[in-house]
Amino acid sequence: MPNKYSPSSTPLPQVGLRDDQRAIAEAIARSWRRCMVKGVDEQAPAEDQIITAQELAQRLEKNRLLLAQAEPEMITLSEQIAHTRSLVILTDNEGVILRTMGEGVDENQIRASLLPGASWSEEHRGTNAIGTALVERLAISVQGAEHFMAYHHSLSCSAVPIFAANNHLVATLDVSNDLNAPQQHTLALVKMAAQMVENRLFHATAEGEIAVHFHVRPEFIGTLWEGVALFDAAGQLQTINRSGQFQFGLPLDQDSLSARRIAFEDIFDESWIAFKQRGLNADVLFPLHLRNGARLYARASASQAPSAPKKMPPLAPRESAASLELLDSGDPQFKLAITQVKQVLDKDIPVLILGETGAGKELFSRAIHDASARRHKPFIAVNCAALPEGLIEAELFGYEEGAYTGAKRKGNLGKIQQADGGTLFLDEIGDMPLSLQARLLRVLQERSVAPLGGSKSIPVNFMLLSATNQKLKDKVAAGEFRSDLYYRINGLSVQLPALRERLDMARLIQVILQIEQAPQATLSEEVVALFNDHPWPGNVRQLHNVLRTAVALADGGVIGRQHLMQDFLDEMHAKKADAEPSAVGMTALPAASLKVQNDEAIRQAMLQHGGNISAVSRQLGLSRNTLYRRLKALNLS
Ligand SMILES: Nc1ncnc2c1ncn2[C@@H]1O[C@H](COP(=O)(O)OP(=O)(O)OP(=O)(O)O)[C@@H](O)[C@H]1O
Repeated sequence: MPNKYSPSSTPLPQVGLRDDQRAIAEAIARSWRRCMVKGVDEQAPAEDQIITAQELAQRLEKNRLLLAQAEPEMITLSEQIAHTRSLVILTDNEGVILRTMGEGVDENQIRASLLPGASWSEEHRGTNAIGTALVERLAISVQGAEHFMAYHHSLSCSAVPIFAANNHLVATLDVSNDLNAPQQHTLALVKMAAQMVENRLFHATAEGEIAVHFHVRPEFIGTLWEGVALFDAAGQLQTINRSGQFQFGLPLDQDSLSARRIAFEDIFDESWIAFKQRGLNADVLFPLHLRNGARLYARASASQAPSAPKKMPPLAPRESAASLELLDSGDPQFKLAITQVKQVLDKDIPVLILGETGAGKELFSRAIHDASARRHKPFIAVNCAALPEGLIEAELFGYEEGAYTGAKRKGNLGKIQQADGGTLFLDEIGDMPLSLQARLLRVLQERSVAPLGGSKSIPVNFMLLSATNQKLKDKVAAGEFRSDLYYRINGLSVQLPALRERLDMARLIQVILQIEQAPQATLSEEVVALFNDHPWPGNVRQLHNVLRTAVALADGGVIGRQHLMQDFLDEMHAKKADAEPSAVGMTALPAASLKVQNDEAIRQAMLQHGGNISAVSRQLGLSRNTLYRRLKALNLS
C-alpha cells in the first residue's frame, strides 16, 4: 500500500550554513515586500506599540507555563552571552515581549522599546527578527539596516520561533544587542535554548500513553534532537515533537492531528500489536522501519506525560543532579566534604559551606537538604548579597499587616517562617549587614521569629545551611562579622575545592555532558589541553557554561577550540604570556578517557616514563606547569 504521508527517506534535512544564510536573506526580502505592500509606517513611534499593564498581566497569565519553562533556559542563555551586553527576550506568539533578561539595555534599546509589553510584530515594527521569525516560522537574524524601520538600524537581533506540541507556534526567543557588539554564534545559541524550551514544553503538555523515542542515528536518542511520538493504547498518534515530524515527513499542524487519525501502521512498517509485543523497556534500543523502508532506531516506554497540561514537567536532569552521591565525582576534597556532611546529617548541626564562586555551594546545599529527613519540606534560599539592607530584613523576618507602606500592605511571610520544617540556606552570609546579624542570632538562639511590626514571636524549626566565598574569620577579626553568629552558623564547615584544584575534572566533564544530554560528545586533544591549563575563575559554573555552549555549537561532532566561548578564549589569551605551548592535534577523545586529571593516571605515567616530566606531560596532554602543580598536590615532586 502506498504511504499516504510519504515519509522522507532522509530523516533530517541537511542544511548547510550557506543554505541557512540564503534562507534568512530570502525571508528578509519577503518581509520587506510584505511591509511595503501593507504600507507599514516606517516612522510609527515606538510608544504606540506598547500594550497596557492590564493587557500585559493577562498575557503573562495566559503564558504562565511557557514562562516557567523558558525561565531556566533564559538564565543560561544570558550567562552564555554575558560578554556581549545583550538582552534575552521572550515574546508570545504575537510578538509581544513577555520577559527580558540581561543587562544590555542601553539608550538605543530603550528607544526601540525592548521592554515587556512592547509589540515586535511585523505589522507594528516592519522587518525585525521577532516579527519576521513568527511570520516565516524560521530562525532568523536581522542586522542593522536589514530592519525595515530606520530607528532600529543600530540593533542586531536573532530570534527563533518556539513551537509547542503538534507544531503550535507559541513564542519566540530572541537575543538583541547593539550592532557593534560581538555577534559570534548568537543565532546558534538562541536556537539551542529555544529547542530546550520546546522540549520542556513538549514534556509538560504532551498527551499519550506510549512514548516512542527515535532517531536515524542511535546515539541521538536521549538527546535534544531525538524524535518523540506519543500513541494512545490503541496505537493512534496523539502528539509528536518537531524533530519527529521532520523524520516522518509529516506536515502536521495543530488541527491535522485531531482531524486525521494517524495510526502507528500509517507511519511504521510494523503492526501495533507486534510493536507492543517487544515490551516497553526504555533501556532497549531496536531498529524500526518507516513505511518507505528508511531505518530508524527507537526505544519505547510508558509515557510519563502529565494528565493535566498545567502540571510542571518532570525535573530536567540539570535540576535533579543535586544529590550528594551524584555530586561525588571522585575528587578527594569534595568526597571529604560529602562524608563529613553525611556524618552530621539530621543532627541539628548548622553547616557552613566555603568555596569560590561557582564551586557548587548552592547545589551542594540542595543536595544536603535532599539527603536529609527534611527533604519533603521546603528548601528556602536567601542570597544575602543580592538585596539591599532594608529588603533583606523584610525578606528574612517578614512583616505584619500595616508594618510597611510598600506594595504588599497585607503583610508578608518571611523566608525564615517559609523554611519552617525544612531548610534555610543563607547564601553569601558574609554580606549580611551587622544590624541584621544580631536579629538572626536571636532567631537561632530562641528558635522563634518576630515579624516586623508584630508583637508575637512565632516558633520555627529549620536546618540552617550557610555559604560564603569570603574569609569569614578575617571579617570577624575586622569587626565586620559577629563572632557569636560565626560560631552559631559554623557547627561544621566544609571547604569545596576550586575547579583548578580538583582531580576529577574528567569525570565532572562526563557528568556535565550527561546533564546536557550529550553523553556521547567527545573533546579534541586541543580542548583537553586547554581545559587542563585553564585557571577556571568561574569554577564548575564556568565549565558547565563552556561545555553547554560547545555541545550546541559542535552539533554532535567533536568539540574543538572553535566551539569554545569567547570569554574562555579571552581568559586563555590573557594568561598566555606565561603559558607553554602544548603540542596538540585534533584526535577525538571520549570524555571517559580524560584520565589526565586523575592522580592514578599521573602516577602510572610517572612510573612508565621513569619520572621523565616531558614524556609524562606529552602523554597526558598536560603542560609542564600543570603537571608540576599536580605532582606537588600528590606529593610526588
Ligand atoms: N557537581 C556539579 N555537577 C554539575 N554542575 C555543577 C556541579 N557543581 C556546580 N555545577 C554548575 O555550576 C553552577 C553553579 O553552582 P552553584 O550555584 O551551586 O555555585 P555557588 O558556589 O553557589 O556559586 P555562587 O557563590 O556564585 O553563588 C551550577 O548551576 C551548575 O551549572
